[in-house]
Amino acid sequence: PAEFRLAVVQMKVTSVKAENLSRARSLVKEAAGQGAQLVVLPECFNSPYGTSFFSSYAEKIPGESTQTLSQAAKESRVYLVGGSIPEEDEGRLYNTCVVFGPDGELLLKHRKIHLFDIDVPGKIRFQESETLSPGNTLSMFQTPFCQVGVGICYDIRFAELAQLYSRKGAQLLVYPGAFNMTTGPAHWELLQRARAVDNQVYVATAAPAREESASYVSWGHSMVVNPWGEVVSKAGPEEALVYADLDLQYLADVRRQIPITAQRRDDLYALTSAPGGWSS
Ligand SMILES: O=C(O)CCC(=O)C(=O)O
Repeated sequence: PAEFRLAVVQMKVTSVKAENLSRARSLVKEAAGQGAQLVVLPECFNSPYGTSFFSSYAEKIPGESTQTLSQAAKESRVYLVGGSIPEEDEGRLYNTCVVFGPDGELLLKHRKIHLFDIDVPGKIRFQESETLSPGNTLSMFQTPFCQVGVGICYDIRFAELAQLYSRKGAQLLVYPGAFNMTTGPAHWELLQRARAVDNQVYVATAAPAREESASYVSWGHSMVVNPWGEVVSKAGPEEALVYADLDLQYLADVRRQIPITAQRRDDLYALTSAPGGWSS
């Protein structure tokens, strides 16, 4: 099919994990009820976002949260990009996105490869690397609609990752993310539109809803951008489901009209991934 419906879930995340899990599950069901075939949850959807929370909310995979995601995908018959959760494996913590298919089977596990370590004086200092370890693989999965490349939040700042996914055939890039009140207004939409127009792909992000009393305040504004670089649907700061009908014929039209893929000067430059850098 040339068209399919995507939903991004900008959900309210609380400090109660069980509440977050049941909320995610019911929002996935609601999205499926509106015809969504691929659903994306936010970064850190089962836990508040912050280095002081990761170790107490962390789980093994499989574990309670990923089992809930698998059930949610299966009962709603959707491809589910399960946002991210703090994952514990052999004494290390990761920020991990797990993807399930409509039968509830695990398709992919992406550990955030670029950790969010920034220091903007007077505004925000955040050091994910104080508690998390980075993943070491690039992650794409296949659906009957299109191929999908996966990154988590800060991963979107790295144009190379999006380029590698796109050259390998991805037509959609999804980034569960949680930008903040400093970098959100400055860069969130710009980065998505940049990744979309550079690679002539759809880009979708899902953020936690804004919660002013949280220690880390999410910017919100989950959105979907088309291969022309236009924002086609967008949430405000509050909890919301955002829908977009992705049209692969439109994507092909854009690529034909502005044929940058065929015009690249491969004789002058190259982009390569490390051998063994791909998860599958
Ligand atoms: O890149 C940014 O400005 C925000 C990134 C972020 O919040 C994250 O990686 O979780």
